[in-house]
Amino acid sequence: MTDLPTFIAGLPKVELHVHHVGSASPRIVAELAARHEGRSPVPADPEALADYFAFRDFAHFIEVYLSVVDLIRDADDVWLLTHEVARELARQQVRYAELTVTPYSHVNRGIPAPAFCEAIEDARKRAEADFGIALRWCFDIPGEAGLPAAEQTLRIALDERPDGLISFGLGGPEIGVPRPQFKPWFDQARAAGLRSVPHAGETTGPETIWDALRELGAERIGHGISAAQDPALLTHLAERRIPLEISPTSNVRTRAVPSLDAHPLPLLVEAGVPVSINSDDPPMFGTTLNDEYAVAARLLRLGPDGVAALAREAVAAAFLTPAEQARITAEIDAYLASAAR
Ligand SMILES: O=c1[nH]cnc2c1ncn2[C@@H]1O[C@H](CO)[C@@H](O)[C@H]1O
Repeated sequence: MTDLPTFIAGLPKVELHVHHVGSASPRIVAELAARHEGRSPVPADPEALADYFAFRDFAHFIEVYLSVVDLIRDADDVWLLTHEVARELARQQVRYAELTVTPYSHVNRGIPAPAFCEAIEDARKRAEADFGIALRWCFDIPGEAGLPAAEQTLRIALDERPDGLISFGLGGPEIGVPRPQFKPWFDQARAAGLRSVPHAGETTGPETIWDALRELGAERIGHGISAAQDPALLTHLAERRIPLEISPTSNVRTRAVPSLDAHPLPLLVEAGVPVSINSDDPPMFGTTLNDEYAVAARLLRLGPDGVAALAREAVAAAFLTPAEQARITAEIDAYLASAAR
């Protein structure tokens, strides 16, 4: 048996909670910064960028995140970012990823919705051909922009309806952004066949998760780590098989939890709550999906069998058809068997 990091690197995976702009690598950020001559506070130098991606608190993280969004000025930038994100996911043996994009933020910066959707769709199809990876879109509402953003995000989702669009989310800060107000837009999105995957319980308590479940019809929860504070919620999530999309390093770097050793992942797993392991905004948090699997293996004391089980659990939580799930799960099983020889 190879060492665990090598095993993880070759393990077929899916990723369910990873942000489009949040996945811009230092090379892509530098390329985008160079394209739009230095009016941006985002450093082009990778060293300086690593220091720039250090966050005082969650609000500061969102501020930095939006400064990178500002670098994306036209459809060519959107295409470049999307295709490069797919390349990096495929390098980590990701077969399928549900990428969270925020059309409102880009349309608000002058990229017309049809051009934005055409760019992500063309990059998605090219990535499937170039790298063999299947991408799907979650369109999320940037919560800090409130109900106008909800309206425009839904409009773009329903008017443009790109082929890869499968889900509807809610990101940004939770503090001061109560979930129930977004119910009308989630009702319409779900009525149109989009799956509901809001962030909740990342920087606020279990009641935000209850709201996401009861008011927004959440089928999965982005982060949801504060469920650990509410035994009734843990039981509910476990019994209803409602998965949490866990991104351990993200929670430490945004100061949602004080350290990896304090992360509630072991408690959530112990309570029988389904989880997927994700990277959220990997370059911003100095991590990769493979690194996050290694973190989860350490916190959960897993070997190859346990890590393969985590990968299967993410496949089970993915909005794939049963046949597609079976295909990826069979790949995971075959890989585990070959690694054991
Ligand atoms: O970990 C996260 N939590 C919440 N929002 C996030 C996270 N990572 C990226 N975003 C993104 O922050 C923007 C806010 O306008 C949204 O685009 C949201 O998708």
